[in-house]
Order: sequence, then structure tokens, then C-alpha cells
Amino acid sequence: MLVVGLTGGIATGKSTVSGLLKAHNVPIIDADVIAREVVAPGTSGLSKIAKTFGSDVLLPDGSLDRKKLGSIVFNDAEKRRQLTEIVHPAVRKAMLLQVLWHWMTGHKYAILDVPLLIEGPLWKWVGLVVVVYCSEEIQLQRLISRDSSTPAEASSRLRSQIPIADKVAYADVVVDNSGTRSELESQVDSLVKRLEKEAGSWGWIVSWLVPPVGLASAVWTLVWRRLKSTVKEKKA
Ligand SMILES: CC(C)(COP(=O)(O)OP(=O)(O)OC[C@H]1O[C@@H](n2cnc3c(N)ncnc32)[C@H](O)[C@@H]1O)[C@@H](O)C(=O)NCCC(=O)NCCS
Ligand SMILES: Nc1ncnc2c1ncn2[C@@H]1O[C@H](COP(=O)(O)OP(=O)(O)OP(=O)(O)O)[C@@H](O)[C@H]1O
Repeated sequence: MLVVGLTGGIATGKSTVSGLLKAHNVPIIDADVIAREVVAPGTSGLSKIAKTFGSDVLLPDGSLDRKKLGSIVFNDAEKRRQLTEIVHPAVRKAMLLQVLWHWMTGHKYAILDVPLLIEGPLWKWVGLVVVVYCSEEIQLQRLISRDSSTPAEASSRLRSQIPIADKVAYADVVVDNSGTRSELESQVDSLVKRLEKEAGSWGWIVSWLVPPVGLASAVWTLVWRRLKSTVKEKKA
């Protein structure tokens, strides 16, 4: 199975692209959704957060005050590291289980929609990296208008990630979302065609029906990816 990493910078349009991919019946595993599930009321994730950041980051109903926690972690790299140390292992485990599920249910490919794919660095473990790009100016404008945030809040979020121009260097496919939504739609249509082609048909059926072939093909993809990532790291 081809596992595709979809990423970008904050507000470059990952969710918009994954919404368009869903309309093509492409299976999506959304890290932002999982990251919310693993800190829902009653989870060990939420208790660890309350222990680390204090009960001030909880709302009266016991759920996470996301705005308050965001204002802490997006202004302090050490606090952000503490939060990711709590949340990311649970997110990675849930994503792996979902990938296995999609493989068992006979999907040729699945998309991992992960905002921090490059920072992770999960990108070394996927077969194809797709980066949704727009300029930093557009990123800021869209972020401010979507979240009704102040320019300062939007900037601190943006600065807590690797700049989008640097992420592009890791991409196998760049989706340029600087233009209109209909321009984006036609790029997504081309992406789906490419995924269908890269995932193959007969080769994929053989790998699925004969698990040792599937395993060998997965190992080969990972070795190839490691070689490619070493070259990219040397260039960066
Ligand atoms: C700090 C939190 C509570 C703020 O919640 P909020 O609802 O305001 O934002 P939301 O979760 O929708 O995230 C919006 C975007 O912020 C960016 N972002 C989120 N966490 C981080 C982080 N640790 N570092 C950099 N950017 C981040 C991503 O681009 C994400 O798509 C939340 O983002 C969080 O729990 N972050 C840690 C988990 C995480 O890393 N999630 C990203 C996917 S694994
Ligand atoms: N081509 C476009 N033209 C105008 N607005 C757009 C376009 N693409 C996306 N948007 C808008 O920009 C905002 C950010 O897009 P989206 O939420 O898809 O980004 P994201 O990368 O998923 O963000 P995050 O990292 O916060 O999850 C949204 O309000 C969306 O409706």
C-alpha cells in the first residue's frame, strides 16, 4: 500500500485539500482529528496535560481549553516540546493502527494528513510527500480571517513551524494553493490520477494477496525513502 504524507504550513490549505481528496473517495487519516481524540475528557492524555500545565488549561466542563493552551505553547518552545511529548506518541500509534486497517480492508493507498510531518519527522516513513504551499503573506491573511486571530497570534503560530518555503524542499509533489479554489481543485484532480498510477494495480493486488511480497515491497519503499532522505538532509 502506498502511504502518502500530506502536509504544509499552518493555513496553507491542507484541510481544504483533504476535503477535496475525500470527495474522490481517497482514504484520509487526519492527525489533527486524532490529536483532539487523544486529549478528550477521560483520556490519559488530558490528565497528563492537566498535570504538566495546571488545571487552568481546563474548561469548567473538564474539557481542554484549546485557546488557553495554544496561547501558552505557541509562545514558548519548551512548553510546546512538553505538549508534543504527551500528544505525539498517542497520535502516531493511532495513525499506525488506521494505516493497518486501511491495508487490511484492501486500499491501494491512504493519505496521512499531518501538519508536522517534516518537523516530526514522519516524512521519512511515507512513500510520497505532498506539500500544500502558499506564500507566508497569504498564509497569515487566511489564518487571521479563518481564526479571527490577531496578527500577533497568527505570527506566533506561524513561527512555531518550519517555514513553508523550507518544507517545499522535502516534497515529491507540491500543490500550489496561492490561487483560487477552482485552480486548487484541478491540481487535486491531477494528484488523484498520479496516486492511482503510483499505487499501481496488478503489483498492488499481488502484494495484498501474498503478504511476504507486500512486506518486501514495504521494506524496499522504506529503504529507498531513507536513501532519499539522507540526500535531502545533506542538501538542507
Ligand atoms: C495547542 C492546541 C491545543 C491548540 O488547539 P487549536 O484548536 O487552537 O488548534 P488545532 O489543534 O486545530 O491546530 C491548528 C494547527 O496548528 C498547528 N499546530 C498544532 N500544534 C502545533 C505544534 N505543537 N507546533 C507547531 N504547530 C502546531 C498545526 O498546523 C495545526 O494544523 C493544539 O494545536 C494541540 O494540542 N497541539 C499539539 C498536538 C499537535 O502537534 N497537533 C498537530 C498534529 S499532530
Ligand atoms: N484557494 C483558496 N482561496 C481562498 N481561501 C482558501 C483557499 N484555500 C483555503 N482557503 C481558506 O484558507 C483557510 C485555511 O485553509 P485550511 O483550513 O484548509 O488550512 P490548513 O492548512 O488545514 O490549516 P491548519 O494548519 O490550521 O489545519 C480556510 O479558511 C480555507 O477556507
